[in-house]
Amino acid sequence: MTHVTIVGGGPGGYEAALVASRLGAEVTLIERDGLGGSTVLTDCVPSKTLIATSDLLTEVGTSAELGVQLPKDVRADIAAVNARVLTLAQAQSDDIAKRLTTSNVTMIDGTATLESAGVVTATTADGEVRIETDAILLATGAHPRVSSDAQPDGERILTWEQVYNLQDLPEHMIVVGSGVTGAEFASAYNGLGAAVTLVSSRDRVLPGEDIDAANVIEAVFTRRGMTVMGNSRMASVERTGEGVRVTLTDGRTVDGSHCLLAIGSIPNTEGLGLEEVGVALNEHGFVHVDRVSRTSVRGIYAAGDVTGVLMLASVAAQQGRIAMSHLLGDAVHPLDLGKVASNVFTSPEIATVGLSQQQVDESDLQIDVAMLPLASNPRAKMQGVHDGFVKIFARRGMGIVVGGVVVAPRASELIHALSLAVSASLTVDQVADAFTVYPSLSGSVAEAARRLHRLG
Ligand SMILES: Cc1cc2nc3c(=O)[nH]c(=O)nc-3n(C[C@H](O)[C@H](O)[C@H](O)COP(=O)(O)OP(=O)(O)OC[C@H]3O[C@@H](n4cnc5c(N)ncnc54)[C@H](O)[C@@H]3O)c2cc1C
Ligand SMILES: NC(=O)c1ccc[n+]([C@@H]2O[C@H](COP(=O)([O-])OP(=O)(O)OC[C@H]3O[C@@H](n4cnc5c(N)ncnc54)[C@H](O)[C@@H]3O)[C@@H](O)[C@H]2O)c1
Repeated sequence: MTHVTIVGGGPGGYEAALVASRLGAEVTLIERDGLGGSTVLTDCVPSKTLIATSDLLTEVGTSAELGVQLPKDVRADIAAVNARVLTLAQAQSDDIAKRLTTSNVTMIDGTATLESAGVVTATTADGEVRIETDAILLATGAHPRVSSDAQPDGERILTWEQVYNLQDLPEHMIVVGSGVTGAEFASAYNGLGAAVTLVSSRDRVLPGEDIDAANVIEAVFTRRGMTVMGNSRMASVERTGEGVRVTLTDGRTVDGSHCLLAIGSIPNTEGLGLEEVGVALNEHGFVHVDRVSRTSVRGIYAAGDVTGVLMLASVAAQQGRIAMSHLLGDAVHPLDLGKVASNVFTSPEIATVGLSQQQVDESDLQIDVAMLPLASNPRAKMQGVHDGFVKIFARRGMGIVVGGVVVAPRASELIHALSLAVSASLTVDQVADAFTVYPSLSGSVAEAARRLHRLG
């Protein structure tokens, strides 16, 4: 029986453990902080739970338009919200532990180091455990990047892992970094009723996202009272008695009550023994892998954020599953990033799948694009939804759908039709021909597809 040792219990690690066990391997999983990893305990699950409350309050804010008068001081009890966030995260971690137990995975609560490609050591509360193994999967994730001039104190200068200890809503949250993490937290605290300043080093928010989508989000942020500072790079953050001061590289300062650092992630490679074993890192310090998750050392695989491939829970899980299928001789489909669906949980959300506008603009492919604002959608009007659009990219000729963007409330759900189209290489006509409910926001997905119909 093949023995595989998995380091890290996030989606990259635990999904791999479940697949490996199903394929007949003996599986040991070493995790130092808690099953579910950062995904469940500090990153994805907690932030989306916080955003659920923020979304509710944002919706309440539109009640007058729909004819409902609510008291002006409807607000969240942050201590209760954060307690709920942490309880839900722990419950999900416990569920994962149960699934792994049922699948006969041996779990070790400890910190792993590689001795060689065939030996892993786990340092636990009871001492060291030496594990001889046939293969290793590294799924150690990443941690928040901080700067020596902006040291988190867990009280007012915070990483995204620390915000759930707050007992009160920050009066004025300064979010540094306008990538997906920064934009989501800026949106969340704005929705919860805090004053928010978003410090963006680039000329626009969400530099990695569809430019039309980012423009909608920036316009909504500004309309809802957020201060968005473009071309503004944080140099330092310091405590000022009852608040914080962020100093920018051009000397300007911003004062607030709290500061959240969302300036990227660092892969968890330190102390793993990778250099000694010969596992190659890329120029950004991530573990180099191929499309079936192999590292430079035979028998050692890697999955998830530690590889820096596309830092999403879904991609981490897929890389982990692919690694185990490859190791254990099951059919392998190499990772295909061209079909990944993802979502930015701002209000409204931005969901994307397949080719992006930037890839379309830079490629030689002949692509037709249709973009339809939601404002003309009957359901959107009924629900008081004013912002958002549906965009579809299709190959000229056959009309095969190769990508799409939806900006809307719950875009994460609406994108599935386009994700299915991209995954199954459906044509715009097939998407347009499928019935949609009247009235519904998904009617705009079909209508955008219809606009790409060409006379045969
Ligand atoms: C704020 C935020 C929100 C996000 N929201 C989403 C989202 O909505 N959707 C989405 O798809 N993605 C989201 N992401 C990205 C997603 O969280 C990551 O892509 C995902 O966590 C990667 O999973 P992983 O298994 O690689 O690592 P992790 O989930 O980080 O797990 C790695 C685990 O390895 C453990 N570990 C590390 N070193 C060792 C060692 N030496 N020994 C033992 N254990 C070790 C760590 O303790 C950790 O538990 C978000 C990220 C952030 C920062
Ligand atoms: N909903 C989701 O799926 C979700 C949510 C959060 C994060 N993630 C993933 O995690 C990964 C990391 O995203 P992220 O937003 O944490 O990091 P990021 O690296 O994408 O963004 C960090 C931003 O901070 C800026 N920055 C760095 N130093 C700065 C400074 N001194 N002053 C001002 N700005 C500064 C950078 O220019 C960059 O735009 C992404 O791949 C993302 O997709 C996904």
